[in-house]
Amino acid sequence: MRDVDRVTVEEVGLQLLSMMENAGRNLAGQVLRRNAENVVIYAGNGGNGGGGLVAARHLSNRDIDVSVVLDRDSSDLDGVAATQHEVVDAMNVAVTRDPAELDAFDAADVAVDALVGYGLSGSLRGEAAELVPAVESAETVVSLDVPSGLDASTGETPGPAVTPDTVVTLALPKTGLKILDATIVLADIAIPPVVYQRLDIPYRHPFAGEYCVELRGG
Ligand SMILES: NC(=O)C1=CN([C@@H]2O[C@H](COP(=O)(O)OP(=O)(O)OC[C@H]3O[C@@H](n4cnc5c(N)ncnc54)[C@H](O)[C@@H]3O)[C@@H](O)[C@H]2O)[C@@H](O)CC1
Ligand SMILES: [K+]
Repeated sequence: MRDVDRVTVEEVGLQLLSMMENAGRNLAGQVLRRNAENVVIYAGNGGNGGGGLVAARHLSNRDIDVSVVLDRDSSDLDGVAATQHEVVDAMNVAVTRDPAELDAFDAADVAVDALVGYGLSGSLRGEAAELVPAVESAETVVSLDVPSGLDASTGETPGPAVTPDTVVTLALPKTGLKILDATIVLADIAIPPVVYQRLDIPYRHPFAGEYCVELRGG
């Protein structure tokens, strides 16, 4: 997946922010399907957190009561996560580090887990690890790409990890998801077939007339 992302950006010229927009919009679409009224997005400082923040924007645009919990101070975000945070902040979406501060916390019917994706290194640590119980306290937990704390390749959880009801995984299903009981939804982030050809990955798109397809029920 890292190679797919690299070839898409460096050789084909599709920007990371475009793929992230597709990721976050598809994620928001999956949340909207659950008729959620009150959503808390847990976001970290990488591509995964950036996708979560895009979803926060789309949900807020649809009048969903959405709040964001970050695993660090917003001034410590950088790159794409900082860019996406700037937008939701300008929209007056509530952003905090402490879920207990949120009026909406107890009422959250969906928690979106966008703390860490395939960039996990070692055991989930620090504030991201401490937020796992808060994420899991929501009625429904939707993880972006892979559950935070789970190794995307092996499925191993060397430390704390989120146990989601649904995973919205991007472009290709990650091998580590095989061990989960969760519903797995594959979302199209608009990677062109030429990328898979260049990497010798046999690929035929599975999306038919949709942008998301359920690969496996929970
Ligand atoms: N790279 C791409 O082209 C795209 C990536 N996307 C998303 O971005 C993710 C990959 O992005 P990144 O490579 O930035 O990585 P991630 O966002 O998966 O992870 C990096 C973040 O996790 C933290 N982290 C890593 N190990 C940790 C640990 N053990 N404990 C606590 N925090 C830890 C890092 O400090 C950093 O904040 C994918 O899973 C996917 O969700 C999508 O947004 C769209 C396109
Ligand atoms: K995640």
